[in-house]
Amino acid sequence: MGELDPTFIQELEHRPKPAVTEAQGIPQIDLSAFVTSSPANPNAPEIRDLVDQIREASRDWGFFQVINHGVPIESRERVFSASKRFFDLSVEEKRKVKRDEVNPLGYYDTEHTKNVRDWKEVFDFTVDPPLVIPAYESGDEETFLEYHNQWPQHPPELREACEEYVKDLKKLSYKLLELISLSLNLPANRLEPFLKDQTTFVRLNHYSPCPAPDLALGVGRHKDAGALTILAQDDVGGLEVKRKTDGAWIFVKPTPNAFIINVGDIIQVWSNDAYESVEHRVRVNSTKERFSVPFFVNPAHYTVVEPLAELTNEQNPPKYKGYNWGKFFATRKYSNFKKLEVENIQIYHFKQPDERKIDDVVSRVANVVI
Ligand SMILES: O=C(O)CCC(=O)C(=O)O
Ligand SMILES: [Fe+2]
Repeated sequence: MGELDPTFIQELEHRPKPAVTEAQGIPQIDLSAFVTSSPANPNAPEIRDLVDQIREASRDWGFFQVINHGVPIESRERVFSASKRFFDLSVEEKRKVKRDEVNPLGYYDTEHTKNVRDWKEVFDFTVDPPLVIPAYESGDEETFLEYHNQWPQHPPELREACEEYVKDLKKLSYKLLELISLSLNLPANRLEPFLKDQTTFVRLNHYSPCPAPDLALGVGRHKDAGALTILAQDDVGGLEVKRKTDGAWIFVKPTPNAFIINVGDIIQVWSNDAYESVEHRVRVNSTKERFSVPFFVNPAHYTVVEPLAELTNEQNPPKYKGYNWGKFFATRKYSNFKKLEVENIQIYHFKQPDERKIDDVVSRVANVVI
């Protein structure tokens, strides 16, 4: 692609500015105190300190990086090298495992965020196959479809590398949810039951060099729709986070072997807006390809997502009506697949009428991807 296909071109106001703002950056949190002492004593001073850091980062940024997280470096490197070998294959070969309008799992290079095409190709797989979600727009509440991972023949090591990685990342996701529960003054295991029959999935992202990085984005601005995202990125960099204080796009400088964590829409709803799912996007560049691997932590399809009863009261009534995660997920999966004329489904649509009025001005413009 020498000339940029017009489907990739962002509106003027969303194009990345040539200057990158690194600023102070998102907080970095050392998890060693929590990783080594399991189950952790929430009253131990080092755990209280860690929980305070998680609370501040989730509240002020919606994003943080973790180091000393317990995931072996080899596990992550195996996934990155198998991912590179997969994306190096010809498009014909990759399309042998392509996703389509029905099965959301597999390879594709046509994702749209906010109706503009992303400069990327991806491979999605679920962590607990089969993935069970309602049939899209069947109009029938009872119809569910089961999707299986589509593993490619080449490279042969991709499947095992990914399955081993999932085991490590699941452990990390449980630890992070414990810390987030404690940070909301809830018992450590409060969120764990939501991970029974989880619809968590992993995405291998590949951003190839782009001839016009000032016009396109690897992923357009969006919020993550699930509970939590645990992202591994290589050393090229490209992720930018919208700083809550002033709306500036802040470049997330790659830290070797760290994971970038962000609170998704579901935690925003569970916490009744104490924490906010923050917009982010990915810039591309004209010389280097980039790889990243987000692990999207999602609950079971039958989960009704609503503010947790312990976090609401008369003074702080629930800001959202409950919504069914499976239907939300299926709708979003379908609408990201191709350009649609309608607005994507968002948690905004489930805000209580009064809250919705207040938020009208601020959040109408936000978009969410899964
Ligand atoms: O590649 C990245 O750094 C982030 C990707 C992302 O935000 C997403 O896939 O939701
Ligand atoms: Fe994202």
